[in-house]
Amino acid sequence: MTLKQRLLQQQILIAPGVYDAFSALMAERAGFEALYLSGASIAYTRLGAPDIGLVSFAEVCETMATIRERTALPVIIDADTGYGNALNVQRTVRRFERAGASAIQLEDQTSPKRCGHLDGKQLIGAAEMVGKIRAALDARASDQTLIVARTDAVAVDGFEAALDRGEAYLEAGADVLFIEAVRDAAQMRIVTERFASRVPLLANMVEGGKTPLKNAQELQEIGYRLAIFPGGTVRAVAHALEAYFGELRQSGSNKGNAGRMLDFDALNGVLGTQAILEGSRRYEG
Ligand SMILES: C[C@](O)(C(=O)O)[C@H](CC(=O)O)C(=O)O
Repeated sequence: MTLKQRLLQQQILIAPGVYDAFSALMAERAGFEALYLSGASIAYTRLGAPDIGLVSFAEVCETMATIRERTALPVIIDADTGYGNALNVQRTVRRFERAGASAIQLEDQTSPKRCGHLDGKQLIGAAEMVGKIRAALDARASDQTLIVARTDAVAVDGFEAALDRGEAYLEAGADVLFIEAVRDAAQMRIVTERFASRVPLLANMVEGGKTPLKNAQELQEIGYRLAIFPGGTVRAVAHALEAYFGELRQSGSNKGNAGRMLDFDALNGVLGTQAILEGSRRYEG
């Protein structure tokens, strides 16, 4: 089933944030049906930097291709601003689609963008963003590849302006709508009442961010069709590493870390080592 078909179903789709092939494998193993390749999480893990527009098009594209080597799950990819104007957007869409993206998310911030839950964001004009969405739609090779339109207007121009932008982006042909950083349950309900009958809506669950956290069931009842948990993975990894490094540093051994680790065989199980090695025997001389 394609992501497009899956989003037609009533049951909400949960896409955890991933940032490399390993996190993608772990999410697949946990039973998720789709993945969200988070720009923020690539910045956190690859650059050790915040989500402030430092990650380049090529780094994201390469990450997508690497994930695609290891999983067939649908991937929603965070393309930030599309890395430039409408022409850049077209190149981004073509390359990300070829690298294996099932959905490509574009937002209406100026460049360099910043995390939707940080203060001090700025927007491009709605008309320019409409042009970018149209450029994205024209550039994709398949209409099964979805274009997710995100507006960051709530924090900049207010909630009404965000709804107006949502309307314009929907009219431009966006396949999924993402009103970023809505502030409370009432705003969430207004968004879904206005748009849910016309387009799948994405909810963004950022732990400690501007939007109240809800579980998948609650989001489905409100009317969302897709829920991403983009940064939670790295926050969990950071927590695990803190404990792991703390113990190793303190005791000079991993004895005390045993309960926090997969053992050698379990990790090879995640990686599929045995099957890979067996497969390679076919080519032995
Ligand atoms: C969705 C997001 O764009 C991302 O890069 O994953 C971020 C998430 C985050 O910073 O945790 C966002 O701007 O909401």
